Amino acid sequence: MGDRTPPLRSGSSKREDYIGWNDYFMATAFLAAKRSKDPVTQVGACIVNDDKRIVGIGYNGMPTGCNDDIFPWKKDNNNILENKHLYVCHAEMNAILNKNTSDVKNCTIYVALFPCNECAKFIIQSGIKEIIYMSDKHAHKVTTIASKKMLDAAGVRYWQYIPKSEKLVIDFTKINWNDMSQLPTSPMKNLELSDNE
Ligand SMILES: O=c1[nH]c(=O)n([C@H]2C[C@H](O)[C@@H](COP(=O)(O)O)O2)cc1CO
Ligand SMILES: [Zn+2]
Repeated sequence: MGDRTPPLRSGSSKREDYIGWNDYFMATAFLAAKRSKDPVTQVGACIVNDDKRIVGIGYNGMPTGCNDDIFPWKKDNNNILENKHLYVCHAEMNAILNKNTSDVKNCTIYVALFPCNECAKFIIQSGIKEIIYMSDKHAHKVTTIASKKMLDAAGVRYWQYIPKSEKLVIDFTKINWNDMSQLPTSPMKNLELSDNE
């Protein structure tokens, strides 16, 4: 019986170019990356639970209390102690530690870059079950190879995300446009009419 019931049709015409969930969460990770002070590589991560709720966001940065105007951002300094890699907290680690739920078990993490071996350990230990990443540009590095070795052993799924379009633009001024109200079929126009009736 249920199979023959025609799909419900609403009178409104829904906007069709809204972004999908994967674009939304990956874009959130990329937006977080914009907070990073790293002059070379900005990474963001966004953790999402089964209900499609964001439960953690992070980006790469110096640990709390370690002044990012004083700690080094260079990576080729002869003085080993003056290189950022010794200090920077990675985006994935920060996203996990920033969680706003008791745990992130069975969650999915959206990341700009494939997680390194240290982040893979955090991901595995926190119970995250899926990684959706944008770039695997360090695939040849031992840190990535070791990462995949651990993720495979632990049964954490990972796959590369191909976004629908290369760019997603946020225009803060758009909210002030009133094009919609000028369209004869726009919901705002309809609202005005029905208010007048
Ligand atoms: O998964 C990651 N997450 C993450 O936050 N990072 C950060 C650490 C550094 O601040 C920066 C990498 O620096 P660089 O590309 O200059 O080596 O990205 C790097 C990776 C990949 O190694
Ligand atoms: Zn890492």
